[in-house]
Amino acid sequence: MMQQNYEASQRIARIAAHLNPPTSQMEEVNLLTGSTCRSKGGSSGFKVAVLGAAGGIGQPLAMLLKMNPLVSVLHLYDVVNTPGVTADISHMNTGAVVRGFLGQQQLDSALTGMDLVVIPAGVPRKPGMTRDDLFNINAGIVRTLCEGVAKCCPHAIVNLISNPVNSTVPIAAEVFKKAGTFDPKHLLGVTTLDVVRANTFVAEVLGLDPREVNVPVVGGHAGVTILPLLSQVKPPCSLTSEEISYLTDRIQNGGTEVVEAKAGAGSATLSMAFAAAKFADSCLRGLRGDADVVECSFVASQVTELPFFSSKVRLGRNGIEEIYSLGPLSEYERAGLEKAKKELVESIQKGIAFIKK
Ligand SMILES: NC(=O)C1=CN([C@@H]2O[C@H](COP(=O)(O)OP(=O)(O)OC[C@H]3O[C@@H](n4cnc5c(N)ncnc54)[C@H](O)[C@@H]3O)[C@@H](O)[C@H]2O)C=CC1
Ligand SMILES: O=C([O-])CC(=O)C(=O)O
Repeated sequence: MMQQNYEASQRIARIAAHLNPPTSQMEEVNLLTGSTCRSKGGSSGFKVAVLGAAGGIGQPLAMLLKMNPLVSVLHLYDVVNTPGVTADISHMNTGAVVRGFLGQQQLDSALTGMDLVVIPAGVPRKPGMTRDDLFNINAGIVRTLCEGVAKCCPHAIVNLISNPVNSTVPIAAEVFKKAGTFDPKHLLGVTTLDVVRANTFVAEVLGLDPREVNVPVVGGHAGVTILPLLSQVKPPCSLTSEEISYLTDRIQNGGTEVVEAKAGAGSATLSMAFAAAKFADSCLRGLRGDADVVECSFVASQVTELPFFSSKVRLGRNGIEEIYSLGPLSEYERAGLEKAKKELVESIQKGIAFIKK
């Protein structure tokens, strides 16, 4: 009886320590609770970190990842507000153990042992801005976070969301090269939202269920670099030239549509969290060994003469297992490809130069 009481009081003390962690001890307390009195997800499944987890994308993304049965451990890192987000999400009775990490001094702990690192850290656009206008702030943030990845989980798969993706992916690659850890199969720029939008808008025009439509979107993730291949829509369909021009324009400007509707309160967060959760799930299913997991992503590539390009990739146990060529393009798409490459080459160079300078 005395022994039972003692064990019960120890359990309660551990829970109380978890609920009121002094900020400076957050990491230790969370590690303690994670290993002793939290849900039992830790033994199988993957360890995933979200960097920028308290943000507009980070919070709903963290929630969706907590709901993913493939995730056994979920680390939430940000420079603000992770104690609240972590406490909130940790009450969901799903399998993943959730731990919060606050501030740069806890970055290493957030990253150590991770299989997948998803990065939505950085500032979003306001009306009138291009994604490239975010470069000056977000380039430095991505560099610091990727230095952490190179040091603490050099074999992790990285899903990079922070804009401008056309430059931040080359920045990440250069950081990893400098650290001697670059594996092109492990670095993926997240362009899934372009595919999600394309599927939705094409389904609207064709009167189909958006879940049944699949539109490859290639190139990059900004304006004319977003190139939907409407000649390759599945299920096969025929679109008029007016429909193609309307859809291409709407898909390329989907982000701006949301930025303007939010009128200064940021850019897409909820649809982006949905897209990022879908993409992360595909990466994890690939790591698990599932067959035929294919997504579009902005990756180091030889599909064109550019060093990075977005196209369909097959995901597997090693990350990117195969990069598919673009397939037959319509004349309209070939012209779009030339425009996309012209802008992409500069954005890629800008990212590389930021680290090499
Ligand atoms: N790839 C894509 O398709 C999309 C990309 N984005 C981009 O995602 C980024 C984030 O967007 P939101 O979540 O809406 O912004 P937000 O401002 O709501 O959240 C960003 C979070 O990053 C955190 N942060 C800032 N510096 C950090 C650092 N050094 N380490 C860790 N965390 C840090 C902030 O504290 C904040 O919680 C933006 O750059 C945005 O342009 C947005 C939508 C789609
Ligand atoms: O438009 C933005 O700034 C955010 C983004 O990348 C998107 O929604 O596609």
